[in-house]
Amino acid sequence: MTTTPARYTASDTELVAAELRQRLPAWLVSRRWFEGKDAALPTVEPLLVEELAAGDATLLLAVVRAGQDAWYQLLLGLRHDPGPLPDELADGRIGACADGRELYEATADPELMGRLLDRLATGEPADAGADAGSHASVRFRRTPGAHIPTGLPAELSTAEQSNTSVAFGGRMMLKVLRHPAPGPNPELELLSALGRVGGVPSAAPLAWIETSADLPGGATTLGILQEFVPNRGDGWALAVAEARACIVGECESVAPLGGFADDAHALGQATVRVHAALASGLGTRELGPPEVEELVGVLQSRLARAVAQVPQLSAFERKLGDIYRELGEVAGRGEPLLAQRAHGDLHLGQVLRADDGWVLIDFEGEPGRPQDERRRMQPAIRDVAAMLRSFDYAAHHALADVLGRPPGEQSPQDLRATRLARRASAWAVHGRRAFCAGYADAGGVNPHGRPVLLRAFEADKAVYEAVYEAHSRPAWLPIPMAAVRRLAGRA
Ligand SMILES: Nc1ncnc2c1ncn2[C@@H]1O[C@H](COP(=O)(O)OP(=O)(O)O)[C@@H](O)[C@H]1O
Ligand SMILES: O=P(O)(O)O[C@H]1O[C@H](CO)[C@@H](O[C@H]2O[C@H](CO)[C@@H](O)[C@H](O)[C@H]2O)[C@H](O)[C@H]1O
Repeated sequence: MTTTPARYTASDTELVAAELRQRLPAWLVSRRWFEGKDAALPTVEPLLVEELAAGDATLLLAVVRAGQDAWYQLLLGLRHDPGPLPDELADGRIGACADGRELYEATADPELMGRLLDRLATGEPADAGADAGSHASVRFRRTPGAHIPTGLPAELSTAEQSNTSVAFGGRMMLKVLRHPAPGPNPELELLSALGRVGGVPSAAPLAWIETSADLPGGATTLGILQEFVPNRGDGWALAVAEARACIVGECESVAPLGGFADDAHALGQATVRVHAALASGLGTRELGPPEVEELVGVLQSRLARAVAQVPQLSAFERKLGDIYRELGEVAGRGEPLLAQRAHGDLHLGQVLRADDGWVLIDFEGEPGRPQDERRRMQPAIRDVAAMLRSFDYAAHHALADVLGRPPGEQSPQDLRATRLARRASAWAVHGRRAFCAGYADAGGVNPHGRPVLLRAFEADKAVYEAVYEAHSRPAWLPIPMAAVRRLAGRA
């Protein structure tokens, strides 16, 4: 990323920029969404600071560069009233400014989030053209025809996530993108396309925040307001509970195989509806031999990068390479290989159980990949492979919970653990089959009819997961490593 001179728009913003330079390094590293926790404290350079609303408390938006090339977005509050911050804001406190006012992260401030909602509700319709409205650096855009009620209570989400979300009265959800990247945002692109096609199990995008004035690389999406999907929980929580019941032998249906099979089938159906809508809204392309070769090259280079980060993968590098080469050999035979825009990081945590079925969320793609890579057209079976991996994850997580120890290999001497591990595997196999059956029953290509593709994309996903776990949750690393071993064994 190139360096741009910082630009601020008023005197409060200059004060805040100076405070950010000084105070943000230590504060940033304490945030869940900060990515460089292992390195030394970063230097912080504000790239954009703009006031969005003034009053007793002021709301500002900032984008800062931390270290060499990582960007982070902050919504900031500046309180004029004296005294300590209320409890709910204290966790986001950045510090007292030179003039005594308190500077803090504002996503937990219902009052300021309410004012942000007002700005979203009065944004320019997206079809009014890029230069419509004010010449401020930060622009508010609305999906044409979207109704955005205001005055709803704002509540910071406590979900484990890579961004930060604020719910408004259980009707709308604003995702504040913590790592803004220049260029079209994949989630906004895909949700908008799905909204245009209509009748798809996804949340409609209502409005968004963007900037183009100060950051290199053109328009940059900073936040997305979407419909809130009332739900009974995400697929992960439901699947793990069902897997656990089967492992301990309390399955309501045929133990140890039942539990979640109907849900998995419905999930396959919801997934193919989303794939069909993305194909009709954003097109498909047949991959010719050079593109298939390029795809194999991408898989190989991802593997090489992953091995450099997770040395345990090196023992499987040759076999995994064979799996990718096999994809190159068979991809052109028989049915053509179609590429299209897809979810990109589909897993059980990305689906919500609404009253009328599953709804897919979080279309941003894999957070660990550059944005242009996430926006590529790719075989949709990649999402299927990712979801199949998730059944394996849910089973292993539930097994570890039942055994009361972190996921890992079972000793063959431990007969109880071995028996429970078999049940966990059987549950995962059953769920995976039901998901694929649902996908095929609703008009998708039967994933089991393309085993070589499925294996290659499952292997790629397991390798990605190994890197993700090594960095984020080392105790979970055995889950993807067991999959890598199993898949390599079949090469
Ligand atoms: N449209 C929505 N309606 C209701 N809840 C949602 C919606 N979108 C996200 N959520 C909730 O917020 C959590 C985080 O959202 P997600 O899009 O996965 O964020 P991130 O990209 O930061 O990981 C989800 O796990 C889900 O519980
Ligand atoms: O949800 P995110 O977009 O932040 O995705 C990242 O984190 C996920 C974990 O929260 C990670 O998913 C992996 O763990 C899940 C269980 O926690 C499991 O259901 C998935 O199958 C597994 O890939 C995801 O890979 C990562 O990109």
